[in-house]
Amino acid sequence: MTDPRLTPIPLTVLTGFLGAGKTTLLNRLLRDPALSDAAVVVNEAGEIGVDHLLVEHAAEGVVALAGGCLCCTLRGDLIETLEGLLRARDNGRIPLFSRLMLETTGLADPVPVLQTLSLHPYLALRFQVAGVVAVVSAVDGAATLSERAEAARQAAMADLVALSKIDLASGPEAAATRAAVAALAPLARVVDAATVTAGEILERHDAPKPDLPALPAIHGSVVSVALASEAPLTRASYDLFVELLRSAHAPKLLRLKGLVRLVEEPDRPLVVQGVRHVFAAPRFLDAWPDDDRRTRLVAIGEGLEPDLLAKLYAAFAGRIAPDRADRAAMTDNPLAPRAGGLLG
Ligand SMILES: Nc1nc2c(ncn2[C@@H]2O[C@H](COP(=O)(O)OP(=O)(O)OP(=O)(O)O)[C@@H](O)[C@H]2O)c(=O)[nH]1
Repeated sequence: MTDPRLTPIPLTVLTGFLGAGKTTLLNRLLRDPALSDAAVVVNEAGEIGVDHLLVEHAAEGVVALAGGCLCCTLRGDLIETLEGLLRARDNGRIPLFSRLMLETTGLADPVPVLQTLSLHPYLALRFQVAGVVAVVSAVDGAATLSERAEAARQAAMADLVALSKIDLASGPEAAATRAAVAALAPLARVVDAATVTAGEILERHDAPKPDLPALPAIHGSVVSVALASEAPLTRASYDLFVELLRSAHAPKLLRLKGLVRLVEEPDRPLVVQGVRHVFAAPRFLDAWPDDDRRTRLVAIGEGLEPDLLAKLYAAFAGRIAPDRADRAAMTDNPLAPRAGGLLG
C-alpha cells in the first residue's frame, strides 16, 4: 500500500480582491464535513495579521499564517510555511490533513503562486493544484475588475468564480459584474458564494488558463498600515476614529479590518470590517482568539500615509477613558468621605 503521506495533497487556491469575501466563504466551507481534515494557510499582507484569527476552524484544525509582501510572490514566507506544514504532517506533529486551502492576500497576483506550486521541485511533488477559486463582489465587481490589475488576473486564472454579496447588489450591479467576469474568465464556472457547496469548490478543475507572465509588484502604491495599542479604547473614541478615517481617507482606503479592545467590553474583541466606504455593523467575538489582547487594526489603501494614520489613531488610543477620569475625580475629591466611603 502506498504511504498516504506521499500521495499528492489536493490544494485549492482561494483568491479574490481585498474584502471580496474570501474568509467569509472559507468559514462557511470549513463547517462542511468534506473539509474537516483540511489544513488552511492564510497569506496575509502587512506586519500585523488578523485574517488567520478570523478563520473559524475546528479546534484540531490546522491554520497556518504566511506573512509577506502585499503582492505575495510566494517566494519566501509562503514557501517556508508550506514546507513547514509538510514536515509537521510527515512527522505526525499535526494531523494528516488530506487537503489544503490556501487563501491568498487580496492583492495577490495568482500567477507566481501557481507557477511556484507547479515548478518548485518539492512543493510540486507533494501538492496538486485542484483548482483556483476567485471570489468577486457582485456589488462593485465590474469596477474592481476594470480598475485593479490584481483583481482581473485573479478572475482570469480562476476555474470557478464565486460571486459574493449578491444580497447587497442591485440587479444592474450584479449583471455588470457577471459580464465583466465572463469577459475575463469565459471558461470559469460562476456560482453564488453564499450557496456554493464544498463539493463544488473541491472538485478537480482543469479549465485552461491564460498564459500570463507574472508581474513584479503590481500593487504599486498600495500601502498597508498596522495600528496597535495596549490600552482599551472607549466605544465613543473608536467610533470617532473610524468616522474621521472614513471622511479623511475614504477615496484611498481599500480595506480596514481588525480586532478592537473596548473599555466597555475588554473580554471580547470587536471585529471591524470595512471595504472601501462600506463598513459592516461591528460585531463581538465570544472571546479573544489568542493571548494577544491588544487592539490590532490593518488599513490598506492607495497612497495612505502611515505617519498621518498613526497620529490620528494615537489621538484616540492614547486618550484616558472618561469613566476612569470620573472615578479618579470622585476618589480625589477632598470632600468625599475617605475609608469605607463612597467608593470603598
Ligand atoms: N452581505 C454580505 N456581506 C458579505 C458577503 N461576503 C462577505 N461579506 C462581508 O464583507 C466583508 C469582507 O469579507 P471578508 O470575508 O473578510 O473578505 P476577504 O476577501 O477575506 O478580505 P481580505 O482578506 O481583507 O481581502 C465582511 O464584513 C463580510 O461580512 C456576502 O455574501 N454578503
